[in-house]
Parts: sequence; structure tokens; C-alpha cells
Amino acid sequence: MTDKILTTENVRLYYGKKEALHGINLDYDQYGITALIGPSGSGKSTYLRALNRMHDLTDNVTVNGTFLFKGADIYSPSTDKVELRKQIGMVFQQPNPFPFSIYDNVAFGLRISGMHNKAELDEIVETSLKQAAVWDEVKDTLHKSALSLSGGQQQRVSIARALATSPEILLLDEPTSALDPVSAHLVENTLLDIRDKYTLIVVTHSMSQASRISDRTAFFMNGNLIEVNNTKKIFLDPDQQETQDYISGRFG
Ligand SMILES: Nc1ncnc2c1ncn2[C@@H]1O[C@H](COP(=O)(O)OP(=O)(O)OP(=O)(O)O)[C@@H](O)[C@H]1O
Repeated sequence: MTDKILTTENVRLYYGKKEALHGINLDYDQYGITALIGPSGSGKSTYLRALNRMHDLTDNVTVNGTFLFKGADIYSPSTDKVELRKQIGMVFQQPNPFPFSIYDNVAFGLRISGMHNKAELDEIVETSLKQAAVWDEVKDTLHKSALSLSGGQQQRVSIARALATSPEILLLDEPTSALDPVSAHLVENTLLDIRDKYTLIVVTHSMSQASRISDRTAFFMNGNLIEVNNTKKIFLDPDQQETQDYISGRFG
């Protein structure tokens, strides 16, 4: 029995015949923030999307390797993918609210899973928006379109929408790169607020963001995991020369 919430072993992923990930081994303790860093094209997003089977939506992608979520095989044919993506939620680079109200955005996943009791929905919508640190800004306009919010507010509503279905893991693919610095800072604070209740895996291009928010950093290059360690160690004294070269800005 492992105490890891998520284990990935020997992950190889192919776009057509081209191997984009060359055998990644990486596992995760429950809670905390792991940052995935590395140059453009190093495979960070490809790897992240494999964790909740997002590639299933694309033709021509083959995923090999072992993926265990609390010991259960993520890629088992019997895995319910809707259920999986509730437990391993995803937040994208571009805030992507649905074109309906703030409330309905956050309640979306709950309604899909059959919850229609208004009091219950109200409570979870409020709790999720509070956890995502956007409640105070939207509590008086819950029935206005989510599209009327700023990009940073939309992104925190997207986080609330993901939290509403009680995930254990949240995957975040460059969650602040489309935002202005103030909004990015607010989203970072949200992630710091929730890191002790969720396991967060964040792809980021920003090394300063990785060092500000993450407990652990994994450095990817050319489809390989070069090294993973606690964030201080990676940024102050990495074991691998490639990591040192990247963090000191010699490439990427
Ligand atoms: N849909 C696709 N079809 C074919 N090749 C792809 C596809 N998506 C990504 N790739 C290739 O897979 C490799 C890894 O790309 P990926 O987007 O995972 O890197 P990344 O580290 O997330 O890059 P970035 O930081 O620029 O987002 C690259 O060589 C890329 O060209």
C-alpha cells in the first residue's frame, strides 16, 4: 500500500508515432503544490493532461505507463472519466467560464451529478467561491453572466467551479499566464490558501511563480523529467547541470 495520492511510472506518450514523453516517473503526496517547469515544448502540458485522461478527447494520442490515483488504475477501461475528472479537476490557461451566470458556472458539475436541492447548491457555491477567494467580489452579482467579470475573477470562478465537485487533485495549466500581474497575484494567493486541502499540480513558465508558491518543483526538458525536489533545493542547489542552466536563464 502506498501513501501517495498519485503515482505515475514510466509514462510514455505518443502523438502519432512521435514519442513526446520518454518515461516519466513522478509521484505526489497528498496536499501541497508541485510546480512543473521547463522550456517550451518540454512536455509539461502533455504530462499534466495525461493525469486525468484529457488526451482521450484527442485522436492519435497513445498513453503508456502506470497511473495510480489512490492505488486505482486511472487508465482502467472501467474508470468513469466524468467521475475521474471530478476528483482530478482541471483549470486551464485561459479562464473559461461558460456563458451563463456565476452561480450556474459553479453549480454546473453538481447539477450534472444530479444535485438539484437549492439549499445544498447554495451552500456549495458559496463555500467554493470563498475557497477560491472571489466570494466577496461576486456575492452580490451571482446571477450576472460570468463573462462580465475580469479575467482574474473569471479564473478564480473557474477554480471555484473545479472545487465545487470536491476534487482531491487540481491540475492547473499556466493558470496565471493570461492575467495581469495584480490578478495573477490574487490567483496565486488562492492557490496558497487551498494548498493544505488539495493536491495542486501547476504548470508554470514563471520560475518566480514556482519559487513563490510551490513546495516541490519538477524540471522537464525534451520530454524527460530531469529532476524533482523540494523547491528551495531546485532553485538554490539543483543536482543536475541542465536544471542549473535553465534556472539561471541560460536557455528556455
Ligand atoms: N496535439 C499535438 N500533436 C502533436 N504534437 C504535439 C501536440 N501537442 C504537443 N505536441 C508536441 O509535444 C511536445 C511537448 O509539448 P507540450 O505542449 O507538452 O510542452 P510544454 O512543455 O507544455 O510547452 P509550453 O510550455 O510551450 O506549453 C512538443 O514537441 C510539442 O510540439
